[in-house]
Amino acid sequence: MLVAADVYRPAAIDQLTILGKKVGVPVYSEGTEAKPSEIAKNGLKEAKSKKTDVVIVDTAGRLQVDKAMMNELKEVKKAVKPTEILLVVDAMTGQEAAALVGAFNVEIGITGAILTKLDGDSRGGAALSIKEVSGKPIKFIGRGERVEDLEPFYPDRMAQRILGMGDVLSFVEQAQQVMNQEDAEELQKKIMSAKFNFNDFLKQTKAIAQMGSFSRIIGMIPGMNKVTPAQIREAEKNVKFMESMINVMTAGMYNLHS
Ligand SMILES: Nc1nc2c(ncn2[C@@H]2O[C@H](COP(=O)(O)OP(=O)(O)OP(=O)(O)O)[C@@H](O)[C@H]2O)c(=O)[nH]1
Repeated sequence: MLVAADVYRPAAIDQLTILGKKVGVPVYSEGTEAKPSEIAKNGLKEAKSKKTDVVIVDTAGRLQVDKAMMNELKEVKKAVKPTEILLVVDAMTGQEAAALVGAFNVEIGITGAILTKLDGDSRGGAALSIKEVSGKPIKFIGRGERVEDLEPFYPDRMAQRILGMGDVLSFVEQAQQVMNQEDAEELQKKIMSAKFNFNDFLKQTKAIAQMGSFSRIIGMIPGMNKVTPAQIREAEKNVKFMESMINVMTAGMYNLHS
């Protein structure tokens, strides 16, 4: 169950409700008038009555650390006694992220961090500092806006990324998820015998799109970290254009070569 305890950002509750619907998880909310610690406590009670295993309480985020927020978080912690307290930090803020994790760890006592926006320009050097500053592990990383883009954190893969060596293991794993071995062999045969048509091309681009955003895929390929975000955006636009062109063709047109 998800519990909406961010009462400050007006859209936060709606955002969580939409997310809950999308992933098929109930969302507990009490609007914006109640106290976050009360909402968290009532949410937990509701979850227990429904025999729910996992409860995630979404609390408010701020760019700056302030005393009132820390006190509020302490109250939430006291009210629900969570097994995990995870701080979400944006990798784009660089070393700021590490300082934030340090401050939260001293004040609240977190159990780990979630490092998001690793699909952006940052290589993720903050990952090193987070562990150094707080001694707390990174448990998940975010590589895009979709639910599937939130992944468990693997230190060795992150080290390769920081060194600019890509992340071939994640790349292979994700490619396997969107395409099975038989399809891949079939495709290889078609390419070898020059029978690869627009239909196959479309299938390929759709499979790649399922692996995540272009920037995320490119970031995993060794040596590709020099491609700029502008170049990626341009490539994405071109692929969409090609897809539309193929979609308006008739079957006879794209089968000309097969
Ligand atoms: N590209 C990218 N966008 C992300 C990632 N994680 C979150 N976002 C986007 O960043 C925006 C803010 O994310 P939220 O989940 O609303 O952030 P939040 O931490 O709940 O915000 P507060 O709690 O109000 O601080 C949304 O548009 C997300 O889709 C990520 O890993 N990569």
